[in-house]
Amino acid sequence: MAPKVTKICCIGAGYVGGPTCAVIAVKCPHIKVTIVDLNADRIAAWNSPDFAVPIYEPGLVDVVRKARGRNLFFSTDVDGAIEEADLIFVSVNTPTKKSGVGAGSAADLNYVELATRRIANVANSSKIVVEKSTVPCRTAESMRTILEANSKPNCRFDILSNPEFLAEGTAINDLFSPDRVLIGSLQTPEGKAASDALVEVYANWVPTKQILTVGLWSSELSKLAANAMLAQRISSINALSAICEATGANIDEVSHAIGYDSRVGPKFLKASVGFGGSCFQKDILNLVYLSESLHLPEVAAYWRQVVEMNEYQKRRFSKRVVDTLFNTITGKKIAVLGFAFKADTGDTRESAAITLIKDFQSERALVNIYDPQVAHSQIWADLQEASPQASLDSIKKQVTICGSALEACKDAEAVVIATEWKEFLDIDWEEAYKHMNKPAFVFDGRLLVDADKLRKIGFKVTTIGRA
Ligand SMILES: NC(=O)c1ccc[n+]([C@@H]2O[C@H](COP(=O)([O-])OP(=O)(O)OC[C@H]3O[C@@H](n4cnc5c(N)ncnc54)[C@H](O)[C@@H]3O)[C@@H](O)[C@H]2O)c1
Ligand SMILES: O=c1ccn([C@@H]2O[C@H](COP(=O)(O)OP(=O)(O)O[C@H]3O[C@H](CO)[C@@H](O)[C@H](O)[C@H]3O)[C@@H](O)[C@H]2O)c(=O)[nH]1
Repeated sequence: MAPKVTKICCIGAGYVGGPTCAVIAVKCPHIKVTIVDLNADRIAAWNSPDFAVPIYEPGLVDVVRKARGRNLFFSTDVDGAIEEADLIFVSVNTPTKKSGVGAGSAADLNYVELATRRIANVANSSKIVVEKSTVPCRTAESMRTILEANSKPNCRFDILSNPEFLAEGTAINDLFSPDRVLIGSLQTPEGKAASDALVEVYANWVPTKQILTVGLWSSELSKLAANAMLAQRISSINALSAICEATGANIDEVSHAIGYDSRVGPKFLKASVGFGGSCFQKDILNLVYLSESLHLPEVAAYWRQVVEMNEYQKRRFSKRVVDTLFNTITGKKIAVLGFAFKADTGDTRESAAITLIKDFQSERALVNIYDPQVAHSQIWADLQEASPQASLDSIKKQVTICGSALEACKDAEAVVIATEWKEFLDIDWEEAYKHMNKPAFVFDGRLLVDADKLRKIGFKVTTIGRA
């Protein structure tokens, strides 16, 4: 029989742990959910009296408001929450390794291992441990070995894989109405009983036909594969955008025509300045590393090309800006609109804007940045990380963060749209044009603005995927 889940602990109060477990708390008022993190500032923000939660995500505050203090708690008491829980989500970060074996492609599993060891050391009763983080195939086996080697007598641990598919910016809707929930378990009676217990939690709001139960390794691999295939679509359409620019075909028309085939479908075919975010590149590189470790070099090369095409797309875009501005942007002011990796998030991890700005800096341009959500401190931290050899003072001589799009455009030679924020559609472009140096250029990296309308004002407009 499936054990009954009454208390959940989530280790990691980040972009995934926070929203995912807040939604579980709202949908399962009979379950006590405690989200813990070692980062005291993050927990303080989740607990702030005015609901100034640490991540920007539409609809998230309403969810937290409904359940916080009722059956949803945020705490730094990791041990206490582990001890009382019957099910524990491990939702910690799994970034790409920066040094050592597999540097640059393998996942850094240090945080997962530390969380697993903590569970083993603290637990005095049996637990279901759920991998929520995105991990390489067969990580559950390492977790089981660690747990079993360190557990107290009479404690058994069942490990499940339950990868998360939410996308930032639409996380709450994705969690309320997921396309599917994936649960992987060992195909033993105990493994299946643990899986049933988690199915019962999700069944409080997700139709059971959308809850897929599979083997552990399939579940772990499906998460990497899903991201790789989504990113592959973007790299494919971006590769085609280069052909469009050289031939006079229009990438929007091409995507529309391709996506009309029901076998292909219309989503994720929007050409852009390149995909960003904390997941796509990391998870594909993880798949590349896995393929190499399995002595499958052709498979590894196939997936690596998706990331290489993305790098090419970003480089190509920066070069087009320089080429169009008469082969030099030295001393010229460029307004970069958008710094987040996509609209409706304040997350900047792997944002294409960072690469573009670094390229503009190395051409000795002056850069004005405006983003409606990203904290200024985050922008400075990202630019500093992108150019570790430069001091923050020297970066600040070249870069200014502005309070509005119009302010960023003032005295600029060119506007670069790096993120598809809706508010950029409502910019008073006549006003922007008035205060820019002439000729005034717009580079639309997101196929966002009406190029013809801007041309009528006087702008010279360059759009991804158009000649
Ligand atoms: N961001 C997304 O949209 C998304 C979507 C699906 C899956 N994922 C995956 O989910 C995982 C988490 O991603 P994220 O974006 O939420 O990361 P994040 O960096 O926002 O959050 C992770 C949190 O875990 C905390 N942490 C690390 N080790 C800990 C420990 N031992 N004890 C307690 N807390 C600890 C960190 O302090 C941090 O706050 C990653 O594996 C990621 O690939 C992310
Ligand atoms: O047609 C498209 C769609 C997206 N993008 C870009 O691709 C990146 C990623 O976008 P998106 O997938 O919407 O956001 P993420 O939050 O990174 O979500 C992805 O990564 C998550 C973490 O693993 C998964 O859970 C999600 O299912 C998966 O969509 C962003 O830079 C987008 O601007 C495009 O350029 N063109």
